[in-house]
This record gives sequence, structure tokens and C-alpha cells, in this order.
Amino acid sequence: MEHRKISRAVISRLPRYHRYLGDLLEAGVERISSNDLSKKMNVTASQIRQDLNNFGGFGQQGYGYNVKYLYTEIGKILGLNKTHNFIIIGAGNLGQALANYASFEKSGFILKSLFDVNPRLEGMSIRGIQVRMMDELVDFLQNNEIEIAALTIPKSKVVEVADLLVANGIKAIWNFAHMDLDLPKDVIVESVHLSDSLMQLSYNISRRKEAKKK
Ligand SMILES: NC(=O)c1ccc[n+]([C@@H]2O[C@H](COP(=O)([O-])OP(=O)(O)OC[C@H]3O[C@@H](n4cnc5c(N)ncnc54)[C@H](O)[C@@H]3O)[C@@H](O)[C@H]2O)c1
Repeated sequence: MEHRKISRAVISRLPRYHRYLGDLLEAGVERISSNDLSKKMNVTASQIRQDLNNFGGFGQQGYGYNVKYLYTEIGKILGLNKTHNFIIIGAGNLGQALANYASFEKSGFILKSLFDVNPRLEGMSIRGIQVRMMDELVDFLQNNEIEIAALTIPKSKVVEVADLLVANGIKAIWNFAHMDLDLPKDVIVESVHLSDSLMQLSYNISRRKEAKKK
């Protein structure tokens, strides 16, 4: 399959398609029309057709989409057909919560270790995955093929730790700290802010209240 340059907006919708198709697959559904998928996902059928046309369509007129094929192909586009080893820097509340979430493995993200500076966490393990001290990090990176580092440390430490990771070959950072990172162009940074989503919710609550007043 040939990939053209795809807009960020389309890419940002692919994980949701993948999730819904995964659920359909688990439920034993083999085929689905864009209309039925659109009802399930609450997006228009034309949006679905347009999005999937970016990748050559996947559907046959009148037959709908083959769920397994579409799920696999979107998975490939998202790079989920390969495994990605990752580590978590900062084994506090958020780092431990992420480490406890076993579903990442189902999508091919394999957590290899957590790192922290707090000696009280030394020797601890989460789901059998060890928490190591930061002074073991460089050695660990040299001896393990780690692709992604998640940063769940205080924002005051993020620049220093990100520089150390990049100097030791990390090219992908999943940043949870509220700090923008200025790193070399070949390093991919994906930042997550749960509070952004909560603020969207709050905005919608306020809008609904305003609408009721009218
Ligand atoms: N993006 C989001 O949606 C979101 C949500 C919650 C928290 N956060 C952020 O995530 C970070 C962690 O939050 P938390 O509640 O888990 O805090 P926490 O205090 O429970 O955990 C932070 C951990 O980082 C460790 N640490 C400190 N300096 C370090 C260093 N130089 N190297 C390695 N480890 C180090 C600490 O020892 C601690 O265990 C904070 O920056 C917080 O603002 C982001």
C-alpha cells in the first residue's frame, strides 16, 4: 500500500478507528459498512470514507469494510505491527499508574524498566518490571534496545533528563511533564496533558448550562 503525505488531523483519528475495529473484531464482526461504522463512532460516513481513502480506501463498493483487514492495515500505518520497547523515568504516582496498565503490551509497547532517583523505590517492581536507579540508566540504554522514554518526573528535571536520554540514543519521548521540550529535530516528542481534556469537558459543561439559561 502506498502512503501519501497524510494530514495530522487524519492521523489523530486513526487510533480511534483502530480501537473500534478491535472491539468489532473481538465481537466476531467480519464486515461493516461505513454507515454502520459511522453510527457506532458518531462521525459521518463521508468522514470515514474520506479518511480511509487517504490510504487507498480499503472498502469495496457495496460490501463494506473487511474488519480484520482494516484493523491490521490501520495498525500497520500506526506502527503497531512492530513492538516498541519503552522505559518510564519517574516511578511516582503517574509512572506507577502507567506501569500498571497492562494493555500497552497488547498494542506492542513493551515496558522494560522504570527509573527514579528515590532510593526508597530501589528494588521495587510493578507487574514484575523492575524500578532501577537513575545511575543505572546509561548502562541500561547501552544494553537494551529502548525506543521510547516516558517522562513522569517533576517539570524542573525534564530538560536535564531529556538531554541525557537523547545523548544516549533515545529518539522518541512521551512527555507527561508540563514543559515544552526543545530537542534536536530527529527526536519525536509527544506530549500528553490530561487536564486539556478535562478543560474541554468543563467548557462543554459551561456551554450546556448557558444554553439551558436561554
Ligand atoms: N500530563 C498529564 O496529564 C499529567 C498528569 C499528572 C501528572 N503529570 C506530571 O507528571 C509528573 C509526575 O507526577 P506524579 O504525580 O507522578 O509525581 P510524583 O512526585 O508522584 O512522582 C515523580 C517521581 O519522579 C522522581 N524523580 C524526581 N526527579 C527525578 C529525576 N531527575 N530522575 C528520575 N526520577 C526523578 C521522584 O522521585 C518521583 O518518584 C509531574 O511533572 C506532573 O506534573 C502530568
